[in-house]
Amino acid sequence: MTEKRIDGKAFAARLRERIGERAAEFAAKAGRKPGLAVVLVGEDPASHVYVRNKHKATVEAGMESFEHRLPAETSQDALLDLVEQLNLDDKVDGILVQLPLPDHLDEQSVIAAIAPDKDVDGFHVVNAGRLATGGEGFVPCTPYGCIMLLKDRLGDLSGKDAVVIGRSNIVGKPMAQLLLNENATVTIAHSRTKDLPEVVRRADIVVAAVGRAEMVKGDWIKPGAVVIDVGINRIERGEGEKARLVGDVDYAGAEENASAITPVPGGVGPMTIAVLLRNTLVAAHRREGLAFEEAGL
Ligand SMILES: Nc1nc(=O)c2c([nH]1)NC[C@@H]1CN(c3ccc(C(=O)N[C@@H](CCC(=O)O)C(=O)O)cc3)C=[N+]21
Repeated sequence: MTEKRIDGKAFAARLRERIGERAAEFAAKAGRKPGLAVVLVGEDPASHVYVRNKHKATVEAGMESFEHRLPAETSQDALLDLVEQLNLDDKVDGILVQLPLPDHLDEQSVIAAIAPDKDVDGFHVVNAGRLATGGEGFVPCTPYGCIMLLKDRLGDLSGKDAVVIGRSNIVGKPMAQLLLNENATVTIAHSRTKDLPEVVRRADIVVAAVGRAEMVKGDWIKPGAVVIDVGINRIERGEGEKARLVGDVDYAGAEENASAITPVPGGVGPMTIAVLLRNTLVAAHRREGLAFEEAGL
């Protein structure tokens, strides 16, 4: 029998390896490596950890990583100037501006300044619109990674009852779009949803993306459902001790009922980075006018 625990870390490692092979093929044809630029403003420790992990994964996959670390007091104009410079740089296929930005910066206008064909996060309105209307764009990394894990376990998702808890632009909404594209019957639940436990109990697929530690309880899960936990909540421990990471789902409780469930850490998080590399590879092919073979990735 397959294990209940969905090993996102191992799945992502295999995916990154295949991406690495494709990146080498790209480099042989194009005479350059795919390039990803990551912009980090300020000193948020968690953001620094993510950016370091992204850099390492990018280089390991045979891609060029351009890191731009800017001080917390960077002005809106200076950040927009950097984005424009990256838009014009032919070696840069993908641009990621790490969120959240410091309070004095306007995230929406920074995202709007990224060229849509380099927006490997899939956050630009043009890419959100393409996802909603069926065009060729970039899909946000976390939801796409969740779809890959779901299809790996369930195969065809058509006709499945899916409940997405959370309606953010970066996870909940694109997650719902992707599930709809897979012909699932999709409910988006949120803080105003009436009787959330009852709504979740109907679901064959539960995607939790609310950012509240262990909010989804084990007895909300229908027997046999597949549970995808997008939450990464830091529970601080004592002085000098590392924070503990927990998801939005009570793992121990949910595992009893679920047929499959992602852990935190080691579930969705590593998939996000692997899909970022995938999107960068796609961007590189499109920008060079080379065909990208979807099969096998
Ligand atoms: N423009 C932008 N794009 C993003 O994709 C983006 C962002 N901003 N801001 C922050 C969030 C968060 N995010 C994660 C990526 C990997 C892990 C990951 O690999 N997590 C490990 C644990 C890492 C740890 O120990 O902290 C795991 O879940 O196993 C987590 C979170 C990307 N984000």
